[in-house]
Amino acid sequence: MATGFCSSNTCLVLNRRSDSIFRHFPSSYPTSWSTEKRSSIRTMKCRCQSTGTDEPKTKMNLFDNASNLLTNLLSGGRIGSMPIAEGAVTDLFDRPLFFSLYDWFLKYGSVYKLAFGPKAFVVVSDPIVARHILRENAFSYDKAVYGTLFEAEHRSTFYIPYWNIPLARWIVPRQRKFQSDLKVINDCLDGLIKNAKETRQETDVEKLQQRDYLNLKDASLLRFLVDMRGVDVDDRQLRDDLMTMLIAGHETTAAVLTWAVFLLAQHPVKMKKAQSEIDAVLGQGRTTFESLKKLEYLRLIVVESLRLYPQPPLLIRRSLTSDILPGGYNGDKNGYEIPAGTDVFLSVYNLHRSPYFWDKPNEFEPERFLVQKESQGIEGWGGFDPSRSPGALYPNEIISDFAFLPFGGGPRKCVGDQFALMESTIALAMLLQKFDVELKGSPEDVELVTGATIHTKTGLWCKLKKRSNI
Ligand code: HEM
Repeated sequence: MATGFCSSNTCLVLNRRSDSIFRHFPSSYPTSWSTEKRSSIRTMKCRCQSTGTDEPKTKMNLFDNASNLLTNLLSGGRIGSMPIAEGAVTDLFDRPLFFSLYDWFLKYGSVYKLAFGPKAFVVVSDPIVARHILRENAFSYDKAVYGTLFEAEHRSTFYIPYWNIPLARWIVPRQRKFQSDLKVINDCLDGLIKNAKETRQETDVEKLQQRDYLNLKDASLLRFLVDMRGVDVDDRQLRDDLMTMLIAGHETTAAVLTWAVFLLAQHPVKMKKAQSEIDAVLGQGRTTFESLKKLEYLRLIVVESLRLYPQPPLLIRRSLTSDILPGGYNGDKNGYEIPAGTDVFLSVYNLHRSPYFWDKPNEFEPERFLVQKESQGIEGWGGFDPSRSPGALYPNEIISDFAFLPFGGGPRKCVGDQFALMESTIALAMLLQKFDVELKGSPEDVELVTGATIHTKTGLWCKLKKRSNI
């Protein structure tokens, strides 16, 4: 699950963007990079999902100026000496926030302050800084609650904090909608909890673990929690657990499968390669844990999809104490001081597409994970080394030293990562065993992404065709 902004309600326009960023840091390429690589980076045109122009269009109006003044007064002014991306709030409305964050990452570097609207944020796009926040100094940072994220996005980019005004939740339409959406979810979960409690069979964990869930009528995680916790179980606690699992397990896995199919539809050769692997390992049979181990290419497709389209693209933290963030790859060697209460956006999307840590960062190359990579002269980064996590079925943040973070890292890392990865691989194997996926129209038609759904200007974007061997 994800405590970050998910890609819901986002606009995806596959355009070529300019390489202006690379002109900003030409001297910062690692010395070990070959001249060829340096020049390929300089001339590279990213295919990130950006409507990017070289410079953000910044037409600040009176509200923006007042708002930025407020930002500085409230918190931003106290946030260290890092580069600042500032501008008009309206710049953020045209497209999803994390696309703009990518452009500013390329322009301002791995750690910068975002000063739009009434609140300032620190945006981090670097594995060394991510490792500091998520693992090395994890207990100095608090984690935002998933359910509030859309609201958080809105609140971070609105001129005044009107939601603090008494009665606003009843009067303002979007706040009313937020409350009513929450009620629908809560009512549904309360019904499930009531039912599970009425049919409770209290027992201890050991007996529960030995239970034959295949023959249980109502086998669910809720059933397990209620039976284990007994009469005193608190409804609210159960509801929170369920809400976490609901969002954690459903939206994220659906998204990675959607993106995997989207990418395969655009790369028929790679799809055929995956199908050959499935045919050789499974034939027309079902996947087992043993066969999953042999479906290497398919597993890499899943992780490469997560690299290009991490769900969530942002992790959010708030510093509980003052701290010094490392400068990261191209930042200040002395780091950046931040006060307690600073909100940090850790952009997984930027990390995963960083031209400093990945070759051809915007290309779909599942094979990339098979290649060990030295640190390339980047001080403080350990490179990509599978031997750091022996036996791992999938690449992770340890192998990549925090350059690959689809499940976060440190003590608050996703608890469902292995389950989600295996589930996604099996689902993809079952689909490709029987069907080819084909893109309808061109990728440029893809316009809007809503969670796991991809809409296009032309309607349906992808079709399934029964394979000839079926
Ligand atoms: C592809 C699927 C998934 C992705 C990409 C994903 C991603 C993430 C990420 C990035 C975090 C850390 C958020 C942060 O540090 O702020 C997280 C946390 C979490 N995930 Fe997942 N997740 C997935 C599937 C699942 C599944 C299937 C479950 C449960 C069955 C799950 C349960 C959780 C829970 C409970 C947390 C919170 C951990 C904590 O705060 O201590 N996730 N997930």
